[in-house]
Amino acid sequence: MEEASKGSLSWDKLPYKLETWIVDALKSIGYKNLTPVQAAVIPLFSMNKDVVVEAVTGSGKTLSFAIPVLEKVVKLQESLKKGHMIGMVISPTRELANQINNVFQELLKFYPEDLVPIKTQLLVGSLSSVREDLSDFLKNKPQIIVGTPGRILDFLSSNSVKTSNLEVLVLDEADKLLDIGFEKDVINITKQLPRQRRTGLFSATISAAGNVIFKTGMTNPVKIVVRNNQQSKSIVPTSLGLSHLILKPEMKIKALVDILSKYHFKKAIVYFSTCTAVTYFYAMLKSLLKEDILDIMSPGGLAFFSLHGKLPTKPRLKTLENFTNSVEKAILLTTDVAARGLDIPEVELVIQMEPPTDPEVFLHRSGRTGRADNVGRAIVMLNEGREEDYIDFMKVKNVEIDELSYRYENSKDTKFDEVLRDWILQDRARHDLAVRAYVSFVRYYSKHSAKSIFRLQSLDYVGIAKMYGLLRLPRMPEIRNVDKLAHGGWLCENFDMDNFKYLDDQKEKSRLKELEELKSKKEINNKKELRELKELQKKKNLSWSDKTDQKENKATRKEKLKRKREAIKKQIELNSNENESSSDEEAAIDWKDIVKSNKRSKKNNAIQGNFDDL
Ligand SMILES: Nc1ncnc2c1ncn2[C@@H]1O[C@H](COP(=O)(O)OP(=O)(O)OP(=O)(O)O)[C@@H](O)[C@H]1O
Repeated sequence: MEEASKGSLSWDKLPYKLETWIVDALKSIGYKNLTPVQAAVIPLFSMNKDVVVEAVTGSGKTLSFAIPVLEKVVKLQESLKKGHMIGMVISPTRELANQINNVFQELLKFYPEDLVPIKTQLLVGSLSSVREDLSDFLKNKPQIIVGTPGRILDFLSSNSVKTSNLEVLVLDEADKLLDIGFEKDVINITKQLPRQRRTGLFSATISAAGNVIFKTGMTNPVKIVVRNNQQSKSIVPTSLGLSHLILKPEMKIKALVDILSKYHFKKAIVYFSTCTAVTYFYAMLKSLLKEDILDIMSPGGLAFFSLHGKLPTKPRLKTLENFTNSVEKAILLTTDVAARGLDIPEVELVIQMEPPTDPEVFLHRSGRTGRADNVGRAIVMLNEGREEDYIDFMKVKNVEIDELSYRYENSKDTKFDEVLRDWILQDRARHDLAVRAYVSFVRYYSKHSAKSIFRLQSLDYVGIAKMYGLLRLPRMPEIRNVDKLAHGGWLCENFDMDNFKYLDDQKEKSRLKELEELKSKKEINNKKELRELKELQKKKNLSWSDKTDQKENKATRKEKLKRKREAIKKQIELNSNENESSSDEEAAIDWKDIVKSNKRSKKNNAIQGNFDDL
């Protein structure tokens, strides 16, 4: 691999002449010069070089592959039969694929109408069926395909799709595409493409892909690394300020609301760990907006948006469009589905409620702001205790995260807790969701790759439960021991769960029914238990009385024996008196012998008696 030098120059100064309509498009969009990564990549990738490109977020990598792909199509399409694709761009998310497709469309608006039209097709899951995709493909005959790995692979399995003339393949966010989740699909796609093609891999963190990149079938690729400046090792754009905030978990939502109130921004993105957390906090923040607790109201209004991978594609794309076009101050709550590649103008603030499980993603999330030389701030919240080490951990990776100059001081602090508790108590479904979000967070936490920092054993389970507004810690293996500590897991006093209602009538009815069933089951069980207990007691009593009988027998026997002994004693005394020889030795005659002799005499008397009776 060779290193290419970077530079910045005007479109007309490239070592070869760009298509005039492309230059027109760029100038009309307002891009006077190439960005450094474009200056380094376009000449090489347009000519016959495979490239591996690592350049900071928001540095213009999309155009650095979109222009060469378009140029290839222009050059080849006259000589090709219709229905043969020439370029393919793969992206890890549907949103990003859609965005890349839009970049092509923007440029193609300037494509001369009198030439054979250049078309693109978006291939992402759940937007349309594979069959519909195929019929669109056969009807429109696009030369460029942009999509996500799974759908592209399904699409390629049809015999009607011809790839034999494919000239150029791009993997955007290549490290993600070559990561475990996608690697198999991506490699399978590359196997169906001609070997004699150009391949370009692009990402802000390409080094993370390691040696897997060679599986993509590149030949002697050029590695292009674009840093902020030649001296700096930093892989963070200079226009992007990174800050951290160390706090107790229960303070996180309060701090979030406070920061959103105090900071000036047009658009902000807030990252949560899981889809459930996004759903839950979106509902919470939206309702807090109605209370006098969020001071973030801007004159033009305020809008919250939620986006995560469990939503269907159409609403996902719509949400993103609405957020992008929002004229109100807008806040997008999301997961890592929106971490990479998304280019939304006016995002001036990014907040990560916790660091991502993969350190590379930290840069991608942060990089949704501070793009293309626009100033932006990205804040990451860290839990007090062990997570402070994350700052040094990232420093080793050439990512400096400063301390945020911010102190939580909010006169509405107590009101916040009350409002939050009231909001949860209004509907049991909210608490259910909070519990699910909490559980999924704990699972998420266990997946951190930096295990020495993010240890489940050191997690403040109670603090996090408070952050989620839980009334009681859920029963889960991870928190077995904490459960014992926190008064049976309760985080509030004297709460009657049986009277905690669902707002939804139907749900509440079925809850009450279940509760009744449970109660009567319990009653039956209690009765059964009582019966069993009585029976057991009876058995115990029985054996107890048996024992008493035995005891009694023993006592009577003892008593009888005692009486016998006394009788014998008397007899001995009597005998000695009769014989007029009284000595201790005689008195000490073994009573057993006396008993025996007595018995014998009694026997003899009886025999006698019997004889007398005859
Ligand atoms: N030559 C240029 N002049 C000015 N702005 C440009 C130029 N090229 C691209 N941009 C703008 O830069 C922004 C970022 O571009 P792009 O999305 O391609 O970045 P990226 O490097 O792919 O970032 P990421 O790593 O986050 O995916 C976009 O808003 C784009 O419009």
